[in-house]
Amino acid sequence: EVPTATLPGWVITELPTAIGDDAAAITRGDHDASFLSHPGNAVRAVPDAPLWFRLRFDADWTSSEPPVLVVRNAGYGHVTLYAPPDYRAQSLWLTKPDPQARFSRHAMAFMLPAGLRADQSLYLRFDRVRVERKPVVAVTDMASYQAADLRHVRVVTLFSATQLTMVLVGLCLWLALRDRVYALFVAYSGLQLVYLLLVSGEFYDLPLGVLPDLLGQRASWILAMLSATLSISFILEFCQLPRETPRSATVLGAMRWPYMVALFALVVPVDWPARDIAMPPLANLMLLIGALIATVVVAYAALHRNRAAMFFLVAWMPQVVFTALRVTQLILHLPQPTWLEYGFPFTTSFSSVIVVLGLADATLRARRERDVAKRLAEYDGLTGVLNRRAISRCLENQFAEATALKQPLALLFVDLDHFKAINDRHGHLIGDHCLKAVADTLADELQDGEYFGRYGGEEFLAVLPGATHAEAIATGERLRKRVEHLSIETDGVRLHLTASIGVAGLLAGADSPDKLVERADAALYRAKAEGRNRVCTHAPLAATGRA
Ligand SMILES: Nc1nc2c(ncn2[C@@H]2O[C@H](COP(=O)(O)OP(=O)(O)OP(=O)(O)O)[C@@H](O)[C@H]2O)c(=O)[nH]1
Repeated sequence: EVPTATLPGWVITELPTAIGDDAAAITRGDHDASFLSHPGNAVRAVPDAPLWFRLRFDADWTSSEPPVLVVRNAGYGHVTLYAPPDYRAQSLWLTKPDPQARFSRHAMAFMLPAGLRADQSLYLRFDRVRVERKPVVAVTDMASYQAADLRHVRVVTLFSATQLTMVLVGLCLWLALRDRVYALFVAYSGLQLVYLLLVSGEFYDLPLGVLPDLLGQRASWILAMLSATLSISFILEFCQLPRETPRSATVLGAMRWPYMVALFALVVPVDWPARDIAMPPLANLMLLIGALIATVVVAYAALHRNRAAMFFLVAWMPQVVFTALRVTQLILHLPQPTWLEYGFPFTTSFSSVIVVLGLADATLRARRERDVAKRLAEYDGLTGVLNRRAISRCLENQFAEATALKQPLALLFVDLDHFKAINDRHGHLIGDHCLKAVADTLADELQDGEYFGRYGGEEFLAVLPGATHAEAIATGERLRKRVEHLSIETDGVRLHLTASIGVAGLLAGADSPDKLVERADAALYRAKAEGRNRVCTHAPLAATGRA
């Protein structure tokens, strides 16, 4: 707030509109007698009718700091000051680019001459000042004004920078992940940022500052409607409402229509004075209703354990509360306290931070689900070793590499002996336990770079890249012995198993992974036929000694 406490008193008087608008005559003092006393320092404003005020101090200005005349809440109004000694017109707009700006856009501030005397008048002409805004005129000294202005700039910078950071984070996530939900976040939060800068006035001094000026006061309403429409699309997508709570999603989705109708009414290039008067309260009311519906819908989804909805609720609640307070203040034409003024940028940037956290949380969950799905797709649910598809793919890859590099490759086909008897005697659960124990043991016995998987039932494959015939047989023997010496204790029963193993290696000429499996299977058949609990190689291979 602009400090006024230590200043001399001053009197503001208003010129009846009937006197006219002749600036030269008024500032010469011709109509000084017609100025009527004015209660308080709030300016009565009528759209499109210029109003004249006269200001006088009740004592000379003695401070070495020059006085500053501050006009706040003039919105899109245009204020012109005529001050001594020359009564030259000095105009200020908050909502137009100002290349000579000396202060922030927090208020219109005019520097007055340092030695202003009590008998000198100041004249102020207000143009297009909106009634419900209640512009406030104050006088302060330069040092106090600059200190207050700097505080304001710090606050606006902090909130805008936070919002900008969140928009950039969203943009990076969108570029990396290409998910529509990030694009919607960037769109609505980016528009909120522009809106923040527009209502604080700072946007007008940015490179594109002339653009909103072309649309006048409609610019901020267009932004608000567009951002509200996109934020509903974002909520629907982020909380996955159409899937989780379809009926309330339809209700919330329908709220976008009135916003779009309002948007259309705002952008049609027709001069329609009623629109400028009707739009602020109407748009405020629509935004409030939309915010309340969104809150109810998201709260309902959160009650149904929708995690994204919980995040959004936390992000959204402070903003809804402040929007409600701000709209109430505007509708009741109350003055705006400082905490309410900064409540909007604070809750907006707070909301963006929480939503970005929610987006990160959703990304993390999606990654975990993908990892679980990948595990389920590649690993056998019972034994935890590679499943048939994964070990077959692994064999294909190793086969292609070995063929290309002309290196050996061996395959072991492992099958437990008389496993049916274990199941029949001890039951399927104990059978399962045995399968897991054997798979753990064999996978543990193999070395890095060797692959082990369950081919089906009680059959396993081991892929041994680079293994020669002798090495493959030695590995097969090791595996066979590990199974033979394995003592599985379950439910008080101690079980011993054996395994038969078939060994096959690459053959020169036309070969394939399937043929390799076939040969390993044939070798396994031999091992079974020759009495089980043994390692056999495929016949031609045994003869040539290759693997
Ligand atoms: N517990 C359990 N048993 C399984 C599973 N998959 C296959 N089996 C059983 O494994 C047994 C395989 O039996 P067979 O193919 O007749 O062979 P075997 O009894 O091991 O005899 P040989 O292989 O000739 O030594 C069947 O009883 C299947 O029900 C499984 O996931 N869990």
